[in-house]
Amino acid sequence: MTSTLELTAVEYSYRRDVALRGVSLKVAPGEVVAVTGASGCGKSTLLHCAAGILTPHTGTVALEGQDLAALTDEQRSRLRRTRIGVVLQFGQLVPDLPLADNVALPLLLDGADRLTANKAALDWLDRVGIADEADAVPAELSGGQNQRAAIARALITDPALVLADEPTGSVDSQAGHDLLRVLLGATRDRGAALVMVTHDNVLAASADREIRLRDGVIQHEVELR
Ligand SMILES: Nc1ncnc2c1ncn2[C@@H]1O[C@H](COP(=O)(O)OP(=O)(O)OP(=O)(O)O)[C@@H](O)[C@H]1O
Repeated sequence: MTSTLELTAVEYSYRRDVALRGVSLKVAPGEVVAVTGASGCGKSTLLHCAAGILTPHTGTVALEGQDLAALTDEQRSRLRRTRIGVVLQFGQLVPDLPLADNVALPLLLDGADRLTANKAALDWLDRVGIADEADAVPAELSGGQNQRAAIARALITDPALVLADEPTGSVDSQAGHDLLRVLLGATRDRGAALVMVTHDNVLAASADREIRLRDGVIQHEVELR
């Protein structure tokens, strides 16, 4: 079976810091993987390499068998737009746009007509429990509501892979627990694979597998299911 995500011997350095020193990782379709480890061990860099935002200096990243480095910039952006959904710590919604437009954006960028995109956005807002907030802009809502919209926006294109960087990091523990339920429910429901970076042991325990990084290498892996 082709892995949804496959990293092979990935190395990445910033100007001064070596962030990843040869990380290999396969994520199966529908699998939920938690990436944990102390601050600065390379978790976000790993996620950014997986998303095609950073290009590894050595090693390869393949999405559904397709080596990202073998694509043109345009092909890579299209693949990222359609096959990968990203949820970051602070949602990263467009501040001036109502939630419904924020969530519809990936479909509109991919050429969907406005009516179809709006309908799908409203369905997704309903699914993540914030249908009543469709017309509000991000500043009018709580961190948890914004994160729900970010989850809806990440899932609306039916991606094969969802990448989440501290998705519950900006909200309190009860809201974080609810958000995790929404994120896991939505990804499992769609059969997408999920790779989430987290400091939170409760979050990590909900995954199928935990990958612990230390100083840019995988220190150990634990099968949880
Ligand atoms: N934009 C950057 N420029 C320079 N160095 C960076 C940059 N981003 C990360 N680093 C360095 O790379 C290493 C790995 O950082 P990374 O953010 O991937 O770790 P992390 O495990 O996600 O940390 P945290 O849990 O604190 O977010 C660290 O030494 C960090 O200082």
